[in-house]
Amino acid sequence: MKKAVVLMNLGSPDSTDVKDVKRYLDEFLMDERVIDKPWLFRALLVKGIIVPFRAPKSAEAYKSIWTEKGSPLIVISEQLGDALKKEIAEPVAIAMRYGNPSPRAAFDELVKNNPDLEEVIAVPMYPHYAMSSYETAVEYAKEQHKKGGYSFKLTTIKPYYDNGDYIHALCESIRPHLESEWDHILFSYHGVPERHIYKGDVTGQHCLKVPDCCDVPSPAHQYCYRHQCWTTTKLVTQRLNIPAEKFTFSFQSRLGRDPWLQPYTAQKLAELPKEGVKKLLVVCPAFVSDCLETLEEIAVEGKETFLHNGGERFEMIPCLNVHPLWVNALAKWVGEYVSGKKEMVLEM
Ligand SMILES: C=CC1=C(C)c2cc3[nH]c(cc4nc(cc5[nH]c(cc1n2)c(C)c5CCC(=O)O)C(CCC(=O)O)=C4C)c(C)c3C=C
Ligand SMILES: [Fe+2]
Ligand SMILES: [Fe+2]
Repeated sequence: MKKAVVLMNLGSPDSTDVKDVKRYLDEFLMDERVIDKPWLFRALLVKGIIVPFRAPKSAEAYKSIWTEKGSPLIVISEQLGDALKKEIAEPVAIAMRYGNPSPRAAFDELVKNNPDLEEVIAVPMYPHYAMSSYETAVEYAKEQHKKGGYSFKLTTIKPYYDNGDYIHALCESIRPHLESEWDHILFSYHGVPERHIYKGDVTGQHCLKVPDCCDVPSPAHQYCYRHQCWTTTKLVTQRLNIPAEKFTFSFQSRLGRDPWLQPYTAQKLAELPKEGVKKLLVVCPAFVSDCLETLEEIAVEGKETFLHNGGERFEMIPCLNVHPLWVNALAKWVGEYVSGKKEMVLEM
């Protein structure tokens, strides 16, 4: 049976022109899984306030990280696709939730080159489940698959925040940085509004309600972004023998005034030097590809905050990007599925 792989990432604007950034932010923030407010309220907020005010600033930020080949997130996704093609027999394409290339473009390209295609395995470039990342990417791919009337079946890889191969790749990408001088390591994850965590709690009474909710077993964990981020942090720090007093777990990129998951990264970056942390390592495991949020928000703005508040050394650990162990993990999951193992896939 002929199978293919689509790596699904978030997407970037087509260029750093304000009009392209506006179009991208509009598509992104009008997604009801990102800003989960009634359509009219969302439209007034996004089109009337957020996009006009944010786009010029975002365009400047994108300019500061843009490469000759385009947005780092897209370029790295393409490089990862190319690296994976060398390891597996199945064709590979990339697709973005917002902007280009769209899932339809990826599906059309695969069908054109493989008319006998019977199944596409979608691999979300998100280790953790969140309504605003993993869920929207998967649901959009399903919607586009249905709309396109394709004859192939669509299958999805599950969130892999605790998968041994993913954790191994992440640990080995961090390990060389532990050889430099450091006092503390910050695990900074993209944040989400607390409201999204309550919404995803299938028990209605666990997440952010029970003390130490992320460590207390619950069926809520299947859809709990905080639990999944915390589990990645625990597994990595245990495996790398990093004691509790040497690491911090935090959330970045808050948008708007609603409470988001805490502690906030920016606050921690300002506080840590005052607690005696002078040499800091930072890793962002919610992102598998470097992007605006790692290269600008953390590596530039975050570094400035840390140094301005008394920090002396700030070292950013790159995302997995095209790390050979990450490519191996993806190749292994695809290979296992192709040979009949269903562990890594969601049944749809
Ligand atoms: C890791 C997964 C992500 C989650 C969860 C997520 C939630 C989320 N994001 C916003 C708003 C913005 N995010 C922006 C950029 C951005 N977000 C992610 C990933 C997650 N977002 C990535 C990989 C990127 C970088 C894209 C790139 O091109 O490099 C932006 C745009 C940039 C900016 O203006 O700052 C916005 C806006 C919300 C509101 C949200 C949850 C509700
Ligand atoms: Fe985001
Ligand atoms: Fe939870």
